[in-house]
Amino acid sequence: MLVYLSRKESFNAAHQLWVPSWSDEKNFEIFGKCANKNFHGHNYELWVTLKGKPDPVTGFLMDAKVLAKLMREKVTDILDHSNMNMDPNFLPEGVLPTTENLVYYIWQELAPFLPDNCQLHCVKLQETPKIYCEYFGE
Ligand SMILES: Nc1nc2c(c(=O)[nH]1)N=C([C@H](O)[C@H](O)COP(=O)(O)OP(=O)(O)OP(=O)(O)O)CN2
Repeated sequence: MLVYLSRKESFNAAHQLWVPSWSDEKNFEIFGKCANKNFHGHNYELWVTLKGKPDPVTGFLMDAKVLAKLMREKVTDILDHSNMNMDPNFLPEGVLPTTENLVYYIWQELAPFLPDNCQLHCVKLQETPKIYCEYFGE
């Protein structure tokens, strides 16, 4: 029996989408108001979905409270109330804090710490009520 377990955590953070080697004009042309030099913030919702076989005794794929603790320790406690361009986090130097880049690097943070009976299926990050990105590990 293969099941999918999802858990949501939240954080809010500031960022700016800006390529330093481009002119101001090009940055504003490509990123619009997301290039605002004084940054801007979002209330992010992070969904993590695991796939696997539940333990026959507990019926758990993974204790959802343990998954929440992992998501907080590895991701949301680090990003919450931060400036994702300037504060230390798991994004490599020079990688812009777009929704696409965040889901990829959040996956890298979580994957090594999951129990043997399950694997990461999807990391989904909702940036605004209208924008979300999903990563399935490919
Ligand atoms: N492919 C991506 N496109 C955009 C991203 C992203 O991460 N990946 N991010 C942004 C900005 O962060 C921007 O701040 C998004 O907010 P907003 O402009 O409010 O966008 P919405 O579409 O949700 O709202 P509208 O008011 O309808 O524009 C932009 N693009």
